[in-house]
Amino acid sequence: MSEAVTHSAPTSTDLLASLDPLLREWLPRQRWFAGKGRPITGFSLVAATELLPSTAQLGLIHLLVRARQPHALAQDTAQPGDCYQLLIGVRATLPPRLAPALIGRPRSGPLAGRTVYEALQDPRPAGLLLEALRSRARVGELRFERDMRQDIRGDLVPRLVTAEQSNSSIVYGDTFILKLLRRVVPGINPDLELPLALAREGCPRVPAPTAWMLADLADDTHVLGVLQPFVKGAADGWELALRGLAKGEDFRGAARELGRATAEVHTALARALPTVTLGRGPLQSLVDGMTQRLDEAARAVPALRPYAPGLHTAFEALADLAAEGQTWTAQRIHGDLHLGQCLRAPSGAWSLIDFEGEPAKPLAERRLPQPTARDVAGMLRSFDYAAHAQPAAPDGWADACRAAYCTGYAEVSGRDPRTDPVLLRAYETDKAVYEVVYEARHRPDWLPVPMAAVRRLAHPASP
Ligand SMILES: Nc1ncnc2c1ncn2[C@@H]1O[C@H](COP(=O)(O)OP(=O)(O)O)[C@@H](O)[C@H]1O
Ligand SMILES: O=P(O)(O)O[C@H]1O[C@H](CO)[C@@H](O[C@H]2O[C@H](CO)[C@@H](O)[C@H](O)[C@H]2O)[C@H](O)[C@H]1O
Repeated sequence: MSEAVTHSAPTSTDLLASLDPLLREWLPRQRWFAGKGRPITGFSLVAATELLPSTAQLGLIHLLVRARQPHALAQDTAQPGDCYQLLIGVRATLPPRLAPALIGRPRSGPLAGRTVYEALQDPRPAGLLLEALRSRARVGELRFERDMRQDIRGDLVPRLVTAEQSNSSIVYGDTFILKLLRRVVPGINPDLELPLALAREGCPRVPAPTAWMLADLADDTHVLGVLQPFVKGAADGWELALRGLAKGEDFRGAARELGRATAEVHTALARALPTVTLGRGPLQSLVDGMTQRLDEAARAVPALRPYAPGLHTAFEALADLAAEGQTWTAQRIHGDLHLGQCLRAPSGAWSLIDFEGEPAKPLAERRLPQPTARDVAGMLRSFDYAAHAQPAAPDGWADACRAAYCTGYAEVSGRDPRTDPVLLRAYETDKAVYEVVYEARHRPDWLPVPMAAVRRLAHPASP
């Protein structure tokens, strides 16, 4: 594979000009494209690296391109639009097996007359990425790094994961999984930072990064991908909960183990990275954020409006405690925890994955220490979702799982999340409000699920 890492990159605006009309059409159709519903008005090249010369029988170009869009998510107006990572294969013609990967045939520029396609679907370019990681290659601005204590075999067969994802993942011979981040941002991505910190702490609940891929650009280093051991035969917590419900199985044991696993991760993160005490000021900012999200959600989703006053009381109660002088500890957390982010190996051991946080939020915000109750609340919401998604769920199933999860959490951390009901209710409310907006936009049929929680949270039972 040495061919992969010997060609440096002619950064070429001609290259982008030749791809521009094809990408305008192809990019919005990708599941991971974050700017759906807004037209792409143009592209700018952030970096281009030729991993295999585009004139060869098989060419491979690594691209970081910024898609300009009106009202893009990026906060920095000096850099409007999101930056995407693309791996572009170049061939004379595509073999039939690669037909679904087609991007198109550029009419002009350096790629005129050739066929370009999504290279991750092609085993050879996918294999080449593994080899670059194995050999700690440097190509142009791309830097491939690895943990030398973990062995990476060179003969593993790649396959692209076809599940609906926010990013793209390749599994290598059921031994490793490489997650390539699609929307990339400058700075340290928690999806690499936190698993590395947990590995240093010896925490076995998160697969330890084996290798990672970076781009050293003028403004900062960008994390492009992370290779980690593949948990063989694993199923995620969402699948397992639904399967268990369909078969009438008791999920409390699994929920309790999951609570223990969450607490192990939190305890290790608190050891590995700084913790802070949140007093009145920071707590008020947190409450202000929750309040603002609720107000925006109520404007966007009319069904929420009658419950808004009741939901506000959840946030006001938290602000009142802070005003009375209560403080909370904040630390690095998962940031987007739900049953789908938990993998259970055939041995029964749980692993947590996907530490990226909520991708739509700015990186700096995602890396802030927060109360662990936020992750706990995310999981509690998920048990509620599972019970609503399965019509055969017996009464009390979600409550029993929620209780078992908190019990497991307390066994390991020494702190039962239920002993801080005001904080937990505020975070559950914040999450349910987020879910109302998410479901109204993406899955209107699911809106009744978070709405049931909204009704409960707006009128909590008296203690
Ligand atoms: N270490 C792993 N072992 C086995 N499967 C994994 C592993 N990491 C991720 N997966 C699978 O890949 C899917 C996507 O991973 P995730 O990190 O959640 O990506 P995304 O951010 O794109 O959603 C997961 O739902 C899971 O099924
Ligand atoms: O896939 P992401 O991690 O980006 O999360 C988004 O989609 C989730 C649904 O796929 C959504 O999660 C909600 O539905 C889940 C069941 O499908 C449930 O387990 C979660 O508890 C619930 O929040 C998530 O909110 C959204 O950000």
